[in-house]
Amino acid sequence: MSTDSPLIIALDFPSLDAALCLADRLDPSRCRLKVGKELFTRSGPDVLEALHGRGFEVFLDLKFHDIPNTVAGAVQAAAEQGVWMVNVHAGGGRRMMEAARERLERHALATQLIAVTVLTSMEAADLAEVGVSVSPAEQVERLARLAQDSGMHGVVCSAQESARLRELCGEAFLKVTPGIRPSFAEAGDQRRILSPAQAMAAGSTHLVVGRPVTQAEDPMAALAAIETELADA
Ligand SMILES: O=c1ccn([C@@H]2O[C@H](COP(=O)(O)O)[C@@H](O)[C@H]2O)c(=O)[nH]1
Repeated sequence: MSTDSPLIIALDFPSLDAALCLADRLDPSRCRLKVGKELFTRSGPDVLEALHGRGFEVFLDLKFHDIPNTVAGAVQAAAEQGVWMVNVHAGGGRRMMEAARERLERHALATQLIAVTVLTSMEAADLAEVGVSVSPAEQVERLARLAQDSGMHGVVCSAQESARLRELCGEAFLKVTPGIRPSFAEAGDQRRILSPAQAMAAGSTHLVVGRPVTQAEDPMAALAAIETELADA
């Protein structure tokens, strides 16, 4: 089932059972689901089959980063399992991203392919330690331009950068933004955060929300509160 909702709920759980327990309380007309490294490493492709069987569109967030041939093969494998979206690290460079996009096109696979710019858990000091001396915003711009030139459908960035990327890359270029924190949630390890309403106003096309929903005492009430915030904005 396809949905108009911008919400993507991150199923960061240590077992397939725990992930499906939450998925069974969610409605595929109200959100998409994200499967990341922890859950996929535990459950493998079974989780994709289970979520697709329940009618959800799935973002497989494995952030591939390797030589072009390896990443192209991994992206093809993900797309052939029917995922709605998959991602690579923009830091893997132009040839890697182009190889991934070309592989999807060669096999007529319609999966959305996006590139991670700068992780939302990183701030300027973290970038400096890995040898990047510009601000997160500048590095995101650089990588988003490269990702667009390399044929990506969009990027993962923080919502703090969405407005600038809307100007730079256009409305249609996807801005998938984790680091979403409603007023009732803690930042945790995230650094570049915005609320759901602020993120949409800034031009995010999709909002990735994990712990504020999955770790809430009442996950359904937390999701409903986010939907109300978006509807009222
Ligand atoms: O830059 C990035 C890229 C990916 N993520 C992922 O999004 C969710 C966010 O979860 P929260 O619990 O809402 O913080 C998580 O799966 C990350 O792996 C990200 O946060 N930042």
